[in-house]
Amino acid sequence: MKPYQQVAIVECGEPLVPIPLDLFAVESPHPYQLLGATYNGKTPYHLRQGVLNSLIQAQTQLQLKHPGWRIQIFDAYRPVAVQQFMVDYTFAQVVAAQMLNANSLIAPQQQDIWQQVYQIWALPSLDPLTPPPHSTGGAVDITLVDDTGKIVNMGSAIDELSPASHPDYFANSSLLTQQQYHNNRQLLCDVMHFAGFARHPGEWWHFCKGDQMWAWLSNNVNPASSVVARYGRVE
Ligand SMILES: C[C@@H](N)C(=O)N[C@H](C)C(=O)O
Ligand SMILES: [Zn+2]
Repeated sequence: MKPYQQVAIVECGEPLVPIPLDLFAVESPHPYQLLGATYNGKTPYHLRQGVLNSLIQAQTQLQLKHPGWRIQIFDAYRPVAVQQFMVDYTFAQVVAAQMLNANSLIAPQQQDIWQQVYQIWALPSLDPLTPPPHSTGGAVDITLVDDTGKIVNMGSAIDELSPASHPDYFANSSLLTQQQYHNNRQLLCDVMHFAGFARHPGEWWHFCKGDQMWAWLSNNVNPASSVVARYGRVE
């Protein structure tokens, strides 16, 4: 269990609403649907109402600094079945990258690979007390596009299983290009913080508001507080 999963959830009942896709840039086709994930009549382009309002606020803040720039949505609502699909898919990817055979892994190899997978993915838990962040409608994976529609270079791809996913990976680089990646990540983080989101400590692209991770991160910033999550899993 990850530490944030111990945070209590007091579900507020706010609806999951469609993201107005004309307001944002959108990764298309959706990356997990492209890999074969099935949504059974649901779509990933949903968020809790309050989270959507905050995402719009973040983009407005971005455009004050950079007119014409937009937030690009990579992923938002994710049913637990899709979380399971992506975890299994990533496990298979790591096995293939290491030229291993999934059917002949010994236990320590399996453990090592699962450990890598769960470094960036949440457990696909069906327990209502420990929902995967995206299954609550309170988490979103995003990047930025500039006023010409070009993706702003963050120095590594979303969902990359590598140290470069760490938000501060380029923070102390002496190379100008890498300093720019860091500045771009910081810009994204600043506008999201402005709108009340928290960033995943290990992923430059993952932001949350109202879920267990957000509450846990808020309490870390201010140890005197005991914020609880207001979003549990939504079906
Ligand atoms: C891996 C990335 N897409 C992601 O969303 N990670 C978080 C931790 C999750 O699985 O909820
Ligand atoms: Zn995410």
